[in-house]
Amino acid sequence: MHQVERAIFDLRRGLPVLIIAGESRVLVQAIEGAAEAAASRLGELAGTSPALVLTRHRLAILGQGDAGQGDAGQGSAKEAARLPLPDGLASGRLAALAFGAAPAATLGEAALSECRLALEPAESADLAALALMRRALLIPSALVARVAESRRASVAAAVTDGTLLAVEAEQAARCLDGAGGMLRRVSDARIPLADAFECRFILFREPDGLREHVAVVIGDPALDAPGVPVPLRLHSACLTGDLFGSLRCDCGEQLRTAVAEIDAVGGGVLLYLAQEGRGIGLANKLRAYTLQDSGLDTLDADQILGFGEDERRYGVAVDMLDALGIRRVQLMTNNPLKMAALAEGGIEVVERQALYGTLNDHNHRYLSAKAERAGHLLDEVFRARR
Ligand SMILES: Nc1nc2c(ncn2[C@@H]2O[C@H](COP(=O)(O)OP(=O)(O)OP(=O)(O)O)[C@@H](O)[C@H]2O)c(=O)[nH]1
Ligand SMILES: [Zn+2]
Repeated sequence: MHQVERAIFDLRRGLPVLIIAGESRVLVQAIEGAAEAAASRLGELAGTSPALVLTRHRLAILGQGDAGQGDAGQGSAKEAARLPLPDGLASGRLAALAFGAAPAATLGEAALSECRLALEPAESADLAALALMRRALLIPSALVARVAESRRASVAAAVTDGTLLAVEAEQAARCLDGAGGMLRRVSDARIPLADAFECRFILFREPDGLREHVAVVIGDPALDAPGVPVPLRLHSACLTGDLFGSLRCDCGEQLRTAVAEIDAVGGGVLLYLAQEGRGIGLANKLRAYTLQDSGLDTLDADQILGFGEDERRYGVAVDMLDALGIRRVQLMTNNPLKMAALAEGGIEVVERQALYGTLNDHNHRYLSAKAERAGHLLDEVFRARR
């Protein structure tokens, strides 16, 4: 599996990697930051014309609901499609296609409709490439080029001499699944907090070494007492809100309120999860904020970038609870997906407790979109404002 982690680092540095899917060999590179000549260089290396792989979320933005279904009718085609690139497409236009806010205005409706006609079903290497981009917290789109027969030997030589990394598509595609039960407890320390004096921070590391999550044990909860539900907050990281008190969201306030309330009831646990920006990463969240400044809501902005409504997965949270011996919880959240994810992981959610921040002019639209479009239980917040 360690080839996959190495590939993620190479992709983040803007280098190509080779994906092996059965007999097929595909060179892949991140679209994000791709220099002017990146696509043609990749094509030269592979000996074939490059293509762009796009997620179904992005395809919908390009006006393609049924992406690349073609004659293949594969399940994969629904998730993503491959767009063969016209020769000499400048990088600005590549970016416009992959994650631009107004592709029709930038490229022209005629060019866009040609693109739609050219779409092909995504193959397993393409889907693997998208999984790698997501895990790497890059824009979920990839430049890809199938390696021609005539280039197989030179590409294989680059793999052998270590200048090019090769990964199996099947392994790469699984990089988002996590590795259940493999989370490592690494270190811990006592940290008195302003809102809760008795706290212990326990750091967990994912087996691929890419993400770390912290369990904050507050007070002295009876973690493994059978039947007693533990007060629990699952908190997704938000650098801007948690650390700087950004007014664009309510995260910082929720974080501090959760710590204080858990302490007030005698103790419990807060899991601080490395899921910045609902799992899309800080770089993409900042991009999404800029898109929101031009009028989009939080969900539409993520979709422009090629992401779904919520990219978070909660397997690591379940693993941390298992490691702490917690089976029944009283969950502080307004998000039904968190409750469902815990239940699916075998954790009994005995009760839900709402957790609100303050509504202001900057976070109003964000919170309404969560309530109206993502099913968050925020009625009280808006009722209080009326
Ligand atoms: N993509 C994106 N992420 C955002 C935006 N605003 C806040 N976030 C992220 O959304 C997540 C919010 O986390 P939480 O407060 O734990 O989760 P929640 O889904 O709001 O659910 P509860 O707070 O438990 O009700 C954090 O990862 C933030 O970084 C935004 O506009 N776009
Ligand atoms: Zn936030």
